[in-house]
Amino acid sequence: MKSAKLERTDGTGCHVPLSARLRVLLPLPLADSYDYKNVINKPALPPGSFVLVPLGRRQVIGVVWDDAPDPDLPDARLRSIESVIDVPPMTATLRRFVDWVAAYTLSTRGAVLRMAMSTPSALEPRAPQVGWRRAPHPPEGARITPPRRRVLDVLAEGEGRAGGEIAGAAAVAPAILRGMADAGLIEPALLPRHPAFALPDPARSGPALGPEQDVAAAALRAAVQRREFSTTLLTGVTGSGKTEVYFEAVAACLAQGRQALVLLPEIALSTQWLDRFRGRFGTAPALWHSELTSRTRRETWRVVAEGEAPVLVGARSALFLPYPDLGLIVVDEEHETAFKQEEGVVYHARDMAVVRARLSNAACVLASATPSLESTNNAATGRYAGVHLPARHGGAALPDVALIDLRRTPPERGRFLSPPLVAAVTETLARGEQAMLFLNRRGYAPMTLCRTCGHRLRCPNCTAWLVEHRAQRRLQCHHCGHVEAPPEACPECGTAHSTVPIGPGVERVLEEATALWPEARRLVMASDTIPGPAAAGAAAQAIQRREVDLIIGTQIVAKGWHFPHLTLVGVVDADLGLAGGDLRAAERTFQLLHQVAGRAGREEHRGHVLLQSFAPEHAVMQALVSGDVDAFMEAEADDRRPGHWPPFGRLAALIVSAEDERAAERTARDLGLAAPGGEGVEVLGPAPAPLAILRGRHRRRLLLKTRRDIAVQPLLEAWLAKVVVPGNVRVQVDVDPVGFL
Ligand SMILES: Nc1ncnc2c1ncn2[C@@H]1O[C@H](COP(=O)(O)OP(=O)(O)OP(=O)(O)O)[C@@H](O)[C@H]1O
Ligand SMILES: [Zn+2]
Repeated sequence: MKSAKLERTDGTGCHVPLSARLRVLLPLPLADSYDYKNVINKPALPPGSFVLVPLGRRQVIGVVWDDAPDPDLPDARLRSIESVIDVPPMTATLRRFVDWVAAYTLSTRGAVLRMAMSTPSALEPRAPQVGWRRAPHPPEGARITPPRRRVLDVLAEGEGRAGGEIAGAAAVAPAILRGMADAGLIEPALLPRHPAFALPDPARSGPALGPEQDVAAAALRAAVQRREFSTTLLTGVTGSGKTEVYFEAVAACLAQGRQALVLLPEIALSTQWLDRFRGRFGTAPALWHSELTSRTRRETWRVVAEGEAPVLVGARSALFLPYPDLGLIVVDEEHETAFKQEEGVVYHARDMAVVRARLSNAACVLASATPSLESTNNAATGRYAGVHLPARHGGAALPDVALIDLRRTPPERGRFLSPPLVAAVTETLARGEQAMLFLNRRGYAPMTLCRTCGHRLRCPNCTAWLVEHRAQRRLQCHHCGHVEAPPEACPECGTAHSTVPIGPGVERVLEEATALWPEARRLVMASDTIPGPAAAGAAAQAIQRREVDLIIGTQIVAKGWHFPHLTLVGVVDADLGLAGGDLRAAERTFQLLHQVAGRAGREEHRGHVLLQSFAPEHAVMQALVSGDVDAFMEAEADDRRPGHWPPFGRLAALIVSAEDERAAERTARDLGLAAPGGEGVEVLGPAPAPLAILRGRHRRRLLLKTRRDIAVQPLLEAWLAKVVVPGNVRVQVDVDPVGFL
């Protein structure tokens, strides 16, 4: 900047008029946009245009941003735009969204822009498709053989068609087409690009809604039809038909010609959801998640940008796609922590969905049987509208939930299923119904111990035990992915064959189940056994067709599934989520177990749920038995209100990490010394993170806690500006943290 000013007083001045200068934001971790000279297009390119610009010795695609050009920058420093990319410009709504997310999460705008340009190849020119059509003025006297006749008949419509397609339809060899072109009977034609996604039909009739569903659907439809921003919390007991109800909002949005976005926490496993969508709208929606092939990503991005994806279903990153006119955003299972992105730009997709809806004048619907306390509170205070479905669809009863006190009826030594649970599974299987055993832990055993010296096998890179995966004969760290073979001898004391597994994972429950019910057909559902859509679809089908008797699963079985013949759910360790000091431990445990309980008895037979617990008197266990979501959430609110914990106050975490422990320690201490204070502002820490070492980096945490009426961003900015962070230390900002590891 200084040199720019100097040059100017030297008389170098600005010759490129401001009107020919543009600010371009680049998808790189930079907060600012850069000035470029527009020598290509006059008048000026509109903001949002994608442009190729030089940066150092590279070329980068960026987006013309709305920032004002710098009048003091001398011409000599100004470089020219190389070219303009032929895609629809980024809408003002998406540009404001990028700005907003960056400001809220304290990320650079460039890093957020990168999420909105996550598919660079979508910006490359598409090869045009060429086919054939009838020549408008065929030469007189050209020879028309029978094959040629068939080709001309196929092309009678006048529209061009692809060569392969014509040859197939007319049953001719491709050489015939070339001959006909030489004879002037047909000519090359640019083919219209087929829209990748057919228009779902909003007028197709869905299932007849029950009276309560009808009222709820009418409220959501009206919200969409207003064409203005609103947020509605759609709650309802498990199996009440929330999906069918919000499909009506999707239909209303389609009828308006706007796009609808549905965010699902586990899109790759949501095969049943997709079947229902197809049933309702007659066609599949566009999908967006990390497992798409790069070709599909590229096509989908383009098709969305061109406004030809009427409904998109995706994971959180789908919020950053270039919809021209979004009319509805649904966040299903809004309480799920999977909506929080913890790496890079740290953001909560549920909260940002509300922001994107506001910027788009769109309706936002948050759906859950167990809504987060944040959303519950927003509905209670009138910031969100509330719609509730009180009963299961088709008159199905809610399951009855009972506790098994493990202190009174413990499992046999070395076993994990107590006698009452074993008896209940046996009876269920004898009736020909399906049962599910739920344990939110992958692998065989969460810890391995040496019987001789007491040594426990740890990850070399993390503060974490190694988890045994016996089926694959290996030990694995669930934090960094480190894998090693199970040792023959204890690495500490050298005693051979001395290590023993401690505690159960789903594989160990499977082992026990195999011994107890050898004739039952068993299926394990965990992220490593059900890795993607194909496996999930196959599993769901096998269960629906009653080819499975006993399902053993981790949290992936808790979400959204509808298994008509499942009548018993047994929770192997209901206390699992309550350990640790997370402020939301009770809320999360309640949500997860209520959801998994809700898989039982969704059709004609009543469902039963048994929870094995060492603390049956705990408020969470009692709430699960009573099934009273509202009372539980009120008690949670009463716990958090006095201390100004979220949602009655604000939190932001700083996570300091470095390979060198002393460097992390020093920066954490400096941050602690520079911590903001004053009325309604408090800083906790620095303290070693519970995951004190992760991927070889030492970690310290600080937590800023403020009253709700105090914004954390200005405090964080001023705070971070006071501390010099060395290059080998990283400070990650997490506004509204949901994890505290
Ligand atoms: N009006 C209706 N007509 C026919 N079937 C319906 C109707 N409403 C819901 N269903 C069916 O009832 C089952 C439960 O509905 P849905 O999965 O939408 O409930 P949900 O409230 O989302 O449940 P959960 O919160 O447990 O996931 C589904 O199989 C759905 O197709
Ligand atoms: Zn590790």
